[in-house]
Amino acid sequence: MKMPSLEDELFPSTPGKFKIDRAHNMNRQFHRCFASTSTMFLWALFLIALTASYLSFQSFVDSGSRYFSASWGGIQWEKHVRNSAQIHRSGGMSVLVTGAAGFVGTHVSLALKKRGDGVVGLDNFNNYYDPSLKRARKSLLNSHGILVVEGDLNDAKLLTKLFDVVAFTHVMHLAAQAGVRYAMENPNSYVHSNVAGLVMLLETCKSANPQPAIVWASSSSVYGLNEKVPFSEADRTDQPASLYAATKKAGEEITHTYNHIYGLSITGLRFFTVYGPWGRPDMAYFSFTRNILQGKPITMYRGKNRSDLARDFTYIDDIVKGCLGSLDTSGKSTGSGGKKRGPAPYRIFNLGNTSPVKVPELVNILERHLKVKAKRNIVDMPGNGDVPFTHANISSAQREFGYKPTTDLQTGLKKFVRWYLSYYGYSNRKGVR
Ligand SMILES: O=C(O)[C@H]1O[C@H](OP(=O)(O)OP(=O)(O)OC[C@H]2O[C@@H](n3ccc(=O)[nH]c3=O)[C@H](O)[C@@H]2O)[C@H](O)[C@@H](O)[C@@H]1O
Repeated sequence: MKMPSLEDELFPSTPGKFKIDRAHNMNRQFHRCFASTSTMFLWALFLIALTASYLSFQSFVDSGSRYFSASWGGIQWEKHVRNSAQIHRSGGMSVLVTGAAGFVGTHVSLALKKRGDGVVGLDNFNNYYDPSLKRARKSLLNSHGILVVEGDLNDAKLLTKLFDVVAFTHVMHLAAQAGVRYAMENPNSYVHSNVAGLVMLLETCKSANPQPAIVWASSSSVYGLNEKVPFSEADRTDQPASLYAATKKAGEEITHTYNHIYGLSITGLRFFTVYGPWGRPDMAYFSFTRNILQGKPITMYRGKNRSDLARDFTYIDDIVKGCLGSLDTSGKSTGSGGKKRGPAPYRIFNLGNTSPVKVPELVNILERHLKVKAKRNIVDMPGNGDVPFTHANISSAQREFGYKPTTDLQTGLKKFVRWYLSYYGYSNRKGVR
């Protein structure tokens, strides 16, 4: 038997086919070779095309997933924003509420929605205090048809987008880094939210067409070391005692500039130690309640010469009435597209209770409502930004929109304690009301 030659190996004969000569074989080899090269080339092209399409598909999927996983953006999201901003009463307003998952923001958003105004919330859900409380407030708002967009004031694209989607008539600006004493720990957060964030919001509002009217939260802390009692809007506010107060005072000056240059209608509200259900865990009435219930001591500060500190504690429902009154009387911004067309209102109001209560009395009331004795630890007020007392003169707000607080500390704390016990699951505990 003939051993297969290399040539035979290369060009195996096909049974039944005639034998080909060497030249023909070479020719065939060439054609085969060429054919296989072009096939390879085609395959290579095919693979390249496949790889390219795979890569572009991947990047589509990537950008798509980024797009869909972002907390804002997209057709469905815009629809939600529009729905939330929908006005359900004649002459109503559509309001962007910043800091909507905050204490005051939640209450104001609900009150606006209940009377038929459109509300879209914005909140960055930072962890200055327990974010789960903010999430719970957000759920409450959602259950009333209010969308809370998760995002930061410093996100220019988000702010612009919101104004592209909705022609907000008003902005209720409550987002801020709050807390007087925390400013020594984290000064940058105050600059980030209360200065840079505010400017970003004003930049967006001044360019919006139509421009919204802006009502925003200043603070009683701007009175700082002012000793003239009660505090009136015309009193000195150039002696802040904390960086927090300084950023709020800066906010008053910054908003004035935007009113002056761009015709934005501005109302600044100086809130006086607001308290109530769904409140802020960093505030004294809240942390005292927590400690008293847990049997832990509370630290009570006292001022010079062992004097008691006092605050014009103001109940949240009264503050909400003040916010709505301010929105209703804000007047219009006059500019459009960044151009001023005429003078616009610039207002500042105290929103307080007009009857300061000493901190030891606050603790007495809590003890009575909780039916638990507090373990008092009394220390001299550290030099950390605190002021000895606050006391609001509210005649301007009274004159302008009939502001009249009606809840005293005893009544307001009772409502707060009832909420606290229910929210934190103490309701069934014996001895605690
Ligand atoms: O009205 C305002 O402008 C400010 O009110 C509060 O600031 P503050 O009045 O200092 O409220 P708390 O922190 O609740 O303090 C209330 C009182 O309790 C005292 N306190 C606070 C904390 C503590 O551990 N012990 C204590 O005795 C404070 O010295 C103060 O006299 C808010 O925290 C600020 O965000 C707000 O801007």
